[in-house]
Amino acid sequence: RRAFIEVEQKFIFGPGTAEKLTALGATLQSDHSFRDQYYDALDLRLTLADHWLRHREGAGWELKCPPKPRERNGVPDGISKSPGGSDAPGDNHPLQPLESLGQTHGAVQYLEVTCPQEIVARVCGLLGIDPATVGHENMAQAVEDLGLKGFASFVTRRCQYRLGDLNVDLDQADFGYAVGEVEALVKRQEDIPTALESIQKLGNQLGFDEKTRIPGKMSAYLHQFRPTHYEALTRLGRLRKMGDGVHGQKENNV
Ligand SMILES: Cc1ncc(C[n+]2csc(CCOP(=O)(O)OP(=O)(O)OP(=O)(O)O)c2C)c(N)n1
Ligand SMILES: [Mg+2]
Repeated sequence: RRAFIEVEQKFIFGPGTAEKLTALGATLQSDHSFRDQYYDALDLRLTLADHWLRHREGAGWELKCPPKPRERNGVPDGISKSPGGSDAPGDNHPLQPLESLGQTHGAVQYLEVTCPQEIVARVCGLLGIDPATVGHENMAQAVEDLGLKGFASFVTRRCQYRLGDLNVDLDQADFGYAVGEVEALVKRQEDIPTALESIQKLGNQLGFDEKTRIPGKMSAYLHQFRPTHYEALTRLGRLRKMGDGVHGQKENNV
């Protein structure tokens, strides 16, 4: 299937969230648990480039990529430096880097790629490897051939609700972190503003505002089990920091 753009906003949920959702007309789609395993090179090249390669029990392989080119040594891609090293005003084509969207919204966007050939091609691009030299029929084999190692593995119990075009996931991770997310999957960039609007509207109805910036499970997991990896990613802004004024909640009844 073609890559989707996932637009999502995370939030803290509590005992009343499920009732609020049902009262708004949301329907419970599923209540099940699954294990996610995430992979990276030993030098963390994928996650440092904000690319997240995952195998999900019951769903298979997926690569989450930033939909816009990321900055390279502090200069957003597409902005060429004049020979003098300073940016000549004429050749600036300012891109809308993802982060500036993050300033007005707590929502983030990622490209979700599930086609094995495209996953291998993108990962090889980051590793400087010719994709033609790597098979993609068997992703587990390709991951091994590329020298990628698992760096995170955890089980999520997810209650998934559907409300119009939005999914609402209420997640409880097996390492004691709970986080909700309102998510829209869109095919085209031009559908993003509408998705953001409906996420913001539902957020207000659920009692959080669009500037809410809650860390995801991965932030909590790495903070707890992989502090060096966590430090490297938060320093680059690839992951939200734990503990800057957010909850340290332990359990949530959904
Ligand atoms: C708010 C925020 N979240 C994640 C990241 C980095 N990141 C991007 S993808 C990614 C991998 C995990 O994505 P996430 O949506 O947190 O997990 P999950 O909800 O289980 O996946 P889903 O079921 O939605 O497919 C990360 C850490 C970030 N920079 N900012
Ligand atoms: Mg998510």
